[in-house]
Amino acid sequence: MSTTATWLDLPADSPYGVHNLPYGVFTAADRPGRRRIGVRIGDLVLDAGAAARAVGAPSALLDAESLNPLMASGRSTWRAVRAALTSWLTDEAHRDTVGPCLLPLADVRLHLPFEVADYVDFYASEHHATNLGKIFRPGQEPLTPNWKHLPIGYHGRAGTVVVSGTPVARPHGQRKAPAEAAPSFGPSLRLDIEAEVAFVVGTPSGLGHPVALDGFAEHVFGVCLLNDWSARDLQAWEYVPLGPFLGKSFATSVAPWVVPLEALEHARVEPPARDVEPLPYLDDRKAEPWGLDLAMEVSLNGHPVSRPPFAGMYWTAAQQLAHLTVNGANLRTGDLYGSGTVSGPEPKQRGSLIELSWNGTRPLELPDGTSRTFLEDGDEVSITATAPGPGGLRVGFGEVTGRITG
Ligand SMILES: O=C(O)/C=C/C(=O)CC(=O)CC(=O)O
Ligand SMILES: [Ca+2]
Ligand SMILES: [Mg+2]
Repeated sequence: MSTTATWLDLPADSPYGVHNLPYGVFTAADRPGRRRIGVRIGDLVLDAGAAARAVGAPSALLDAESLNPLMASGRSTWRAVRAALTSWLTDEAHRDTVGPCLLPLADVRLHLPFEVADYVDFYASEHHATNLGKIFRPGQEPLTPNWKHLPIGYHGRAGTVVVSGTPVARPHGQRKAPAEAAPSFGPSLRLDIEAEVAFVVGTPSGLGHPVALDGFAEHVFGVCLLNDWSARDLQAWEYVPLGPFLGKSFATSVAPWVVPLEALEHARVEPPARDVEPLPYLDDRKAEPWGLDLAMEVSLNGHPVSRPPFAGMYWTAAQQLAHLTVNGANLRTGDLYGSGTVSGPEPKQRGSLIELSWNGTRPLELPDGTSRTFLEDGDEVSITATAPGPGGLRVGFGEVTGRITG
């Protein structure tokens, strides 16, 4: 089967062709109270449950109000459902039955596509970790001694994960600059972003049963973009010794589209060379490579400010999952884990404003004549990405946006 042939009138180079088929959840005016599973194709959304019923296929997993039942169904079902969707959108015989199940993307409202179980955030870019080490811990070795031995992470707040487009209220909290005698309370004055890629767990695992490196594709359903909003002034005062807490837990935004892992076969690359030999449970030198070549772009008020390259991340998502479960912690459907801020080696590849403005000392000049160190009320941040697909096509990830309200 050709990877591009569809009876739909799509641009040949669409990043949302049948090679992608990301999943989301939407409502539309005809049934505003009913959330439905949607599959993006070009600038249309396929009402997947309606399409299944129209062709007489089993529809229970696609008729749900979130992706969780489909995500829980396991890899062989994910493959079968994806194959069915592909045939509905490519086989001319389905045009008349499936065609009426397509809605313009502009006419639907997109929602958080799955119920988030646990949320974990890692710290896997060596460039980001080195930059933050220099900024937060001047005079010390930027990378902590454990950094190249284990993927560092922290447990975040699942209940404040919101879908793209949700306004982000500036958090209030305690902050104390080193030169100040006592903490003060008020709105964060150093509100920041973190451009990340996130992994969505489908298949659960049992308590006491670690998931090895080669279990990654059995358990991870798909990938979405994530912005880990961060209040740097709250964070700097609170984080010793237990790590990020209120400085990051007020909101984490995710894109409305979950790209199936199966759509990313052409994006897989060898991870960068590691200079420290990992312990066996993290040693992926003989395993299937799970580096992913996503090209990300961060825009502030419509102006591109950074292009972080995901392929250079030191720790892969497979290593992160192995580490997350090596102590026997089980996985639940809907577990979400962020890669950590994606920063490349070049200044214009940094995934946070604290790096781009070097802790506020070098303001970014925007083409609209304004400049920024950290976010101002009314600012809108958007993160997009594409990855290599089959036949020179790109796989699109949609976007994760958010506007700061005071
Ligand atoms: O180095 C620190 O103390 C803090 C680092 C971060 O804030 C980054 C974080 O949340 C993990 C990441 O996104 O890479
Ligand atoms: Ca983060
Ligand atoms: Mg966050």
